[in-house]
Amino acid sequence: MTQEQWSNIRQRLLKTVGQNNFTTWIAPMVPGEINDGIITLNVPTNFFGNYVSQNFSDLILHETNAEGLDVSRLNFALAAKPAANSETAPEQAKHTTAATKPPAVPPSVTSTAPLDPRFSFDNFVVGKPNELAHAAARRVAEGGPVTFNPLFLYGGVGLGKTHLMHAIARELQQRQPEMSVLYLSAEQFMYRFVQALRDRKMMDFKELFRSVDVLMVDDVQFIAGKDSTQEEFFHTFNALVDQNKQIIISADRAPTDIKDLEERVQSRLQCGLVVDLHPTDYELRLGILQSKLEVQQKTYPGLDVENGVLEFLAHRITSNVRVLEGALTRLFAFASLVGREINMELTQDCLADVLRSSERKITVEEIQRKVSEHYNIRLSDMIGPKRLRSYARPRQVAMYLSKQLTSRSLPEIGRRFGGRDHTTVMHGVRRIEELKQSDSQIAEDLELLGRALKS
Ligand SMILES: Nc1ncnc2c1ncn2[C@@H]1O[C@H](COP(=O)(O)OP(=O)(O)OP(=O)(O)O)[C@@H](O)[C@H]1O
Repeated sequence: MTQEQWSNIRQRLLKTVGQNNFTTWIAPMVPGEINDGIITLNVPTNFFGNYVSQNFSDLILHETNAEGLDVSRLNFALAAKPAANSETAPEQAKHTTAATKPPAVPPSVTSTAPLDPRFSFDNFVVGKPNELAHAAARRVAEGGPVTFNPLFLYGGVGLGKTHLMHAIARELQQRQPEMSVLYLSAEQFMYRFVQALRDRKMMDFKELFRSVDVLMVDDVQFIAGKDSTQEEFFHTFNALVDQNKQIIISADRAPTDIKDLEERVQSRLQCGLVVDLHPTDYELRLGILQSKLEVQQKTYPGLDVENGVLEFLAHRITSNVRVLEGALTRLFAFASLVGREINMELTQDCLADVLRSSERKITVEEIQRKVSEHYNIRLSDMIGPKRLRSYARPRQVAMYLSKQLTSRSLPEIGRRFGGRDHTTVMHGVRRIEELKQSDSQIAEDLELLGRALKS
C-alpha cells in the first residue's frame, strides 16, 4: 500500500470515527504488507490490537476496500518500536472505552426491509427441485412452536431464496401482526452494526436485534471474512436461540462451503434444518413461465403467446429463474411495441442475446468423460496411446463430438487427446462422418451422446 493510500484511508476514518477515537486508535497504527488479502497493521500493544479489532475492523476493511485494495482480513502485529503517539494510547484508551458506553436511550423501533409484494407463497411455483425448501418455509411461516432453528435455505443465484424469505415474513405478519419480524440482508446487518459502532449505539443495536421474535437474514455469505460482524452475528444468533426465537437464514451455498466463515458460526448455522433449492428442471421452469404469463397478460391484455414458445424458453433458458422471468417480460414489452404476436420468430429476434449466452458451453473434457462412460472404457485409455479398435473408435467419436459441439480448433482438440497431431483428429472426424451414414449403431450413439451433452 502506498503512503498516499493509507493517508486517504486515514482521512476517511477520521470522518467516521471522530477526532478522539482517531487520535487514540487509528493514528498510532502503522500499516505493513498486504498478503493474500490480509493486511498487517502494526500496533503498540496487544490490548490496543484487540480493541481496534473488536471496534473498528469492519470500518477499516470497508475504507481499505473503498481505496481499491483487495483486503478481506486484518492482522494485528506488535510493532517492533512503539509507533508514533503510542505512549499516550493506553491512557487515552481508558477514556475511550468508558466513553463508548452510550447513554441509556430507548431502542429504535424495529423496522424491516420493505417486503416485495410479488414474493408470496401464492405465486411461488413448486416442483421437485424446491419442494423441500418450500415445505420447510411453509412450516416456519405457520408460526407454531419452533421446531428447527435456524432454518437455513441455500441455493444458486436466482432460484427463489429471497422469494421464499419474503413469503415467510409476509405470512407471519399476516397471521400474527403482533409478532416482530425483522428481515434484512446480511449486508444491511453489517452496515447497521458499523453505524452503531460509529454512533456509539451498540447497546441500541443489541437491544433491537435481541428483541425480535423472528430474525431473517438473507445472503449470509456476505459476512464471511468480516470478523467483527461475524462475531456480533454469532452473539445475536445465540441470544435469540436461547430465547427460543425463530431464525431463518439464506445463502448461496451450504454453511460448510462458505469460505472464511468461522467454524463456530458454520456449526451454529447447521444445527437446525438445512435445505437446498436445487437447480430448476424443465417442468418447474415451464410451470413458472405459465404462472408469470398470467401476470404479463394482465399488463398487456390481448397479447397471446403461440403454442410452443413457453416450452422453447423452458428448454433453452436453464441458468436461473430471474433470467427466465426477464425474458418473458421483454418478449411482452417488445411484442406490444412493435405490434406483433408472440411467436417463435419474434422470440428468436427479441431474445437472441439471452439465447446465445444461455447456450451451455460444452467442454472437450466433458465429452471425453461422457464418451468413455458410454463405451465403458477408462478415460486414460481414451486419451492414451493404445490403438486397439475398442479404444480407437470411442476416441474418434469423442473427437468428432468435440469438433461439432465446441469451438475448439483441430490442433486444440489434438492437444487434449494426449498431444495428438491435428491431422489425426481430422482423420478421426472424417471417419466418423462416413460411419454415421453407413453404421446405424454409430449414428444412434452419436444421437444419444449429443443429447446427453446438450441437456
Ligand atoms: N419457484 C418459483 N416460483 C415463482 N417465481 C420464482 C421461483 N423461483 C424464483 N422465482 C423468481 O425468480 C426471481 C429470482 O428469485 P430470488 O430473488 O428469490 O432468487 P435468490 O435465490 O434470492 O437469488 P440471489 O442468489 O440472486 O439472491 C424472483 O423474481 C422470483 O420471484
